[in-house]
Order: sequence, then C-alpha cells, then structure tokens
Amino acid sequence: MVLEINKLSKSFGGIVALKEVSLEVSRGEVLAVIGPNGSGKTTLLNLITGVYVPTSGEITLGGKRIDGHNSAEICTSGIARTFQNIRLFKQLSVLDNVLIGFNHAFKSSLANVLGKGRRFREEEKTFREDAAKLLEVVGLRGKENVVAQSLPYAQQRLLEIARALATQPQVLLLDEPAAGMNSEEIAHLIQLIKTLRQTGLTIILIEHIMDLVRGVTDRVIVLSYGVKIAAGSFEEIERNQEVIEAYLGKGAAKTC
Ligand SMILES: Nc1ncnc2c1ncn2[C@@H]1O[C@H](COP(=O)(O)OP(=O)(O)OP(=O)(O)O)[C@@H](O)[C@H]1O
Repeated sequence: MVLEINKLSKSFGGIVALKEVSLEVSRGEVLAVIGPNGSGKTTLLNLITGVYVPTSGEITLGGKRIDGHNSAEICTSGIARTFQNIRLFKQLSVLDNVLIGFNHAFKSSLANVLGKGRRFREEEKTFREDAAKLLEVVGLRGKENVVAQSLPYAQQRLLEIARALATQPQVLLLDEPAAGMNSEEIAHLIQLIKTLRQTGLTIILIEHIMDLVRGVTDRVIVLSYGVKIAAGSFEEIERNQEVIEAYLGKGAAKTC
C-alpha cells in the first residue's frame, strides 16, 4: 500500500468532523471520497496534507508515519494536492506557476540562485523543460507565457494539477477538480486522470460530479457526518441504500 489511514479522527471543539476513518490506496489506484456537504471530505484531505493535526489515528506513506508532520514535510515526502478554491499565483505566467512547484528540487545554493550562477542557470533550464512537458501532459501546451489569471477557469484547474505534479508526488489529492467544468472539459479531465494513473501515480479524488467519479475511479468511499458509511465500486455505491439516504434523506430515499 502507498497510503494507509488507520482510525483517523478530528474534532473541532465539540464538532467531530471525522470519526475513526480508515482507508488504504495502492500504487496507480484512483480512489474517490464522496459524501454530502459537511461530511468531512476536506477535513480528511487537510489531515493527510498536514494542514490539521489528527485528534487520533495514524497516516502512513510508504510504511512511514506522516501524521503530525507539517505541510512542507508531507509535500517533500511525496503527497501533492490541488484546492477546492483554486490557489495560483495569478499574476505570474503559466510556466512560472509550474516552476514554483519544482522549488523543492532546486539544489543550487542561495548564493548561486541570487547571483544566477552557472549551476542555477543549468538547473533552471532543466526545470523549464520539465515544466513545459507537464503543461503538455495536462493540455496547456502553448500557454506557457499566458498570465495565470487570464486562463479560463477549467484551464486554471489543469494548471493547478501541473503545479502539483511538479513536486513529483507518489500521491496526488484532487479536491473537486471538476467544479465549474462543462462536459467536454470533464471528458478531458477523465482522460488526464487515466493517463496519470498509468504512470503509477496514486490519486485520491474528492468530487461531487458523479460523471467524473464514475469515469475514473477504481473504488469509492462514502463519508456521512464524518463516518465512513460505505466502500466499494461505483456501481456498488450507487445502489447502496445507506448512501442514497445520506444524500437524499430517509424520506426521499423511500420514493427512489
Ligand atoms: N476549521 C474548522 N473549524 C471548525 N469546524 C470545522 C473546521 N473545518 C471543518 N469543520 C466542520 O467539520 C465538518 C466537516 O467539514 P468538511 O469541510 O470537512 O466537509 P466537506 O465534506 O468537505 O464539505 P463540502 O462538501 O461542503 O466541502 C463540518 O461540520 C464543518 O463545519
């Protein structure tokens, strides 16, 4: 297993946002985490990426405990994410946004960077080439010099993915990547996720748009009020009565 989560809980004062959630994902697997609003999906991502410290439970990446580590350490250990609310350097170019993702990989000394020494220039050239390749992978080739904020919304989401990939993660966490996308853009995203999975990347996806979940996931887990209420294939989840009730409410579920 690449990532294992064991009985993870998080409380905020009296609110239990996540209660003893366990899951595991293997190399090249795409796992979707779904659930109604407020069910704990973002809290789970924030725990995995070190934004929050768990109240209890364990997170291991490649067999090593990472719970309690800070976000920078977790990123360096191989977990990258995109955000529900896009977080780009909006005034910078598309290419520069991806180059920032390579930040941790620069080996030049500070003096070399400031003086733009030979080592720095060589490294920068390699990273520029790698960044251009990543832009090609996500479908943003030719947009290198465009200012990030002038990209259409869906392309800004793709740029976030390219930036996350620049950190060379083993696990990529996507927080509602299809939000605001039309059906053509979702089809492109499905293709991209399939391509990334073939490279061995492990992906955890939080998503409300079921076309995307159906299109790319191997397994789905469902959260409701912070508790994992179901796990299985999309087809199994779709038929699960408890899941239908969690989404629609008990009365509505009976009429389905
Ligand atoms: N920082 C926080 N402080 C207090 N309560 C929080 C905090 N973060 C989340 N919560 C609470 O924890 C619960 C789970 O929230 P969370 O944002 O994880 O749900 P979600 O499934 O991601 O929802 P959505 O689909 O609307 O994004 C909610 O009751 C929320 O109000």
